Amino acid sequence: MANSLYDFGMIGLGVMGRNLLLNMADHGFSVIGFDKDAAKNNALETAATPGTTVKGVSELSTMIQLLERPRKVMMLVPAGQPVDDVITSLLPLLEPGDVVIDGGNSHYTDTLRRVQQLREQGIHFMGIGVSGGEQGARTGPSIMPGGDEDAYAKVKPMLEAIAAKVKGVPCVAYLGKEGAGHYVKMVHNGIEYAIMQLISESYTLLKLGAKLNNDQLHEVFKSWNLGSLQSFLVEITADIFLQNDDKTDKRLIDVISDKAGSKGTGKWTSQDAMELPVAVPTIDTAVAMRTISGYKEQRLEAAGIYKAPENTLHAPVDMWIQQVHDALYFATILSYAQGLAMLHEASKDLKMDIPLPEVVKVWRGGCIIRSSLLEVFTQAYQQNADLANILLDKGVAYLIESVEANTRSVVAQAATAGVPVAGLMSALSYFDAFRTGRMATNLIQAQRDYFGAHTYQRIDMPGTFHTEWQHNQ
Ligand SMILES: NC(=O)C1=CN([C@@H]2O[C@H](COP(=O)(O)OP(=O)(O)OC[C@H]3O[C@@H](n4cnc5c(N)ncnc54)[C@H](OP(=O)(O)O)[C@@H]3O)[C@@H](O)[C@H]2O)C=CC1
Ligand SMILES: O=C(CO)[C@H](O)[C@H](O)COP(=O)(O)O
Repeated sequence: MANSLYDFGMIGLGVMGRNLLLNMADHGFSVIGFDKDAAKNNALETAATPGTTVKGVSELSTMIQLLERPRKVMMLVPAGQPVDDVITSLLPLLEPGDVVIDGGNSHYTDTLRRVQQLREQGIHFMGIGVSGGEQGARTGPSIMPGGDEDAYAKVKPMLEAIAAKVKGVPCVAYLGKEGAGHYVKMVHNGIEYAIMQLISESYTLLKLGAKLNNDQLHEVFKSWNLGSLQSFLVEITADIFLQNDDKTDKRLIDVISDKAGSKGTGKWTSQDAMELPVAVPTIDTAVAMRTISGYKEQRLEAAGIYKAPENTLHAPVDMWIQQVHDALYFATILSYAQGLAMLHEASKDLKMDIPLPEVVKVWRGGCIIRSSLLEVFTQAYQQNADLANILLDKGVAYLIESVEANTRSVVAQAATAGVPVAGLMSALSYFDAFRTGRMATNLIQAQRDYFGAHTYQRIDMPGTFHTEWQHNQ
């Protein structure tokens, strides 16, 4: 490779950058990576498949000089200031027509700003969401590109080669203008938060209601993964229960602290949903539950003050497992429904032209929220590409109706027994509000007009009305 130029460059050779670059090399592309840390450059070259062309360098200018023109460079560095720092270092080294990709979890508004900034210099900037974690990056992630369509054409062959494949179709497609790729990835992560919360609630319900040990929990989740709940998150959950702790004779799950971390993409989804506005209460709840998990000391103090209700979860084991299965299935569909409805609204409101039929296809493989349900949603969007909410699809309605009664039963029993299942409850409440033709919000309108002359509309005639309410009679 002494006199040849490389097809693709990567900045940041951490978990994602290293593995994505090795994936590209395995598909016949010659690749070069830059990291300030020489050890990471060596690790990249050592991990390369024999016969592939992979180089690591410690100088950014060296990497840029060694790239085929127009240059195609991706960065996989932490979101925020590091992305701007990389852009500042890159700009003097690039030429008009070069393509710069941010493959990290950046906020889409930052991506919009960077698209403008680089456009002024004739450089294409693309925000591309990548999902699948370490393993996915190495063997086939789900890829969510947005931005300049001409720039996408330049990297499309490479992205299609490295993406996960479902029925031979690559899990990558052009997902809309400017910040659309990062917007779709943000909502993907919001749905990820919701489903993870729901699975953790199901775990509690199985432990308390059926007294399952870790081996039994493994068996239940393993069998669920063979049926309608088939998904990456259910699959890894089954594995987790079998992992032994290497420091004690316990299972690892039983010694992990219940304080849950987060890097912010779930919170962004909730914040942006409020801005639109679109209701995503199960995602909001999942974010809130991670926050409450951090109140460890207060929770321990409160546990000493408030007596827990008696554990009244005593259904026959097989029946309880089926009921919890159905509740998880119901609420998982509701989580996708909320996230997809948000994308539908954002696509119009933010003028990003996000093609929802393509989004659900891209999520079928490689990503953290991949599941057999994505096939159902793909069919729903084949019927109606502009579906505002997948709950309005007849096929989805049939699935919901089949598990609705068991969901109500589980939520009611959990409430009586004092088991925290806010994710399941929020999904059921969203559903009940969504399927209600006349909500009680007429009273809210009356109150607003009473105290603030905010006006209201009537059901029997057009127009806007205000009433001089008879105060405190
Ligand atoms: N891990 C995951 O499962 C997923 C992560 N992502 C996203 O991908 C991005 C990268 O994540 P990940 O690979 O896990 O992170 P890592 O921390 O493993 O790697 C980040 C890399 O960026 C480098 N870096 C940091 N700051 C700079 C800078 N200013 N200039 C140049 N290089 C810099 C680091 O180099 P050094 O350490 O030498 O400073 C490191 O090599 C993030 O946005 C993350 O949210 C997306 C999907 C999944
Ligand atoms: O993007 C991802 C997967 O698609 C990351 O794994 C995800 O961001 C993890 O988020 P958090 O640390 O907030 O749980």
